[in-house]
Amino acid sequence: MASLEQLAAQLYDAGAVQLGDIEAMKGRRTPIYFDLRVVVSHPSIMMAVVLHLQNLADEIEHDILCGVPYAALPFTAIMSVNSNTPMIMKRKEKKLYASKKILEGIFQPKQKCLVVEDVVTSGGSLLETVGTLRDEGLIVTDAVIVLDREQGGASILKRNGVRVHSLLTLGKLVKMLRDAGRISDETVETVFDHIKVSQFGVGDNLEIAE
Ligand SMILES: O=C(O)c1cc(=O)[nH]c(=O)n1[C@@H]1O[C@H](COP(=O)(O)O)[C@@H](O)[C@H]1O
Repeated sequence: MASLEQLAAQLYDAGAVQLGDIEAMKGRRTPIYFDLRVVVSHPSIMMAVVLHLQNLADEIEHDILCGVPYAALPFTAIMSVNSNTPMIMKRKEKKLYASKKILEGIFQPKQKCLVVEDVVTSGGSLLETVGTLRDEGLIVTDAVIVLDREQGGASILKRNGVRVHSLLTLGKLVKMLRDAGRISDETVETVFDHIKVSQFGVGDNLEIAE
């Protein structure tokens, strides 16, 4: 299996790391954007990401998997098949006809559901999925993710009862890319400055209603 350092360089070479003044979700600006959607075009990188996520998942007790739509869905599907663990899928919007479901797949209340996500910035996307899963009676205490951008999302999730287990943090990723000769010291510094000044926390209203 590729080491995390090798995987970081492979992701960079596949175009998963964009540098510049980039618009992220909700109009946020960032000097670095990690786009895991490109991985569907690189099966060997896909498999490496999945094997690393699976290593994290193996340490966490769970009955069922759920990926946050859409980027995490291919990873979750492969983890499900590899580990023979059923998965469910959350729809972005509730189906308005036939079953009218928000979750696709079979599950039972009180089953332990492990959430899979690509990137956590504020934690908002992951929290939304956790809220839906809990509303449907599932128990959610942990999430495995590829990248924690270290902007406060993991603490917000912890406050909402979700432990985040990440393959990479943004700080580690940029250092690995610098050591692999992909990015400059200056870019590493810019990213660290960005992390410092772009924190989410109390006041950002990222809580699940009781
Ligand atoms: O918009 C982002 O902050 C973001 C940054 C990044 O480097 N990569 C990335 O994929 N994102 C998107 O932001 C989401 C996570 O942001 P939060 O919901 O704030 O945690 C991810 O699911 C992506 O849609």
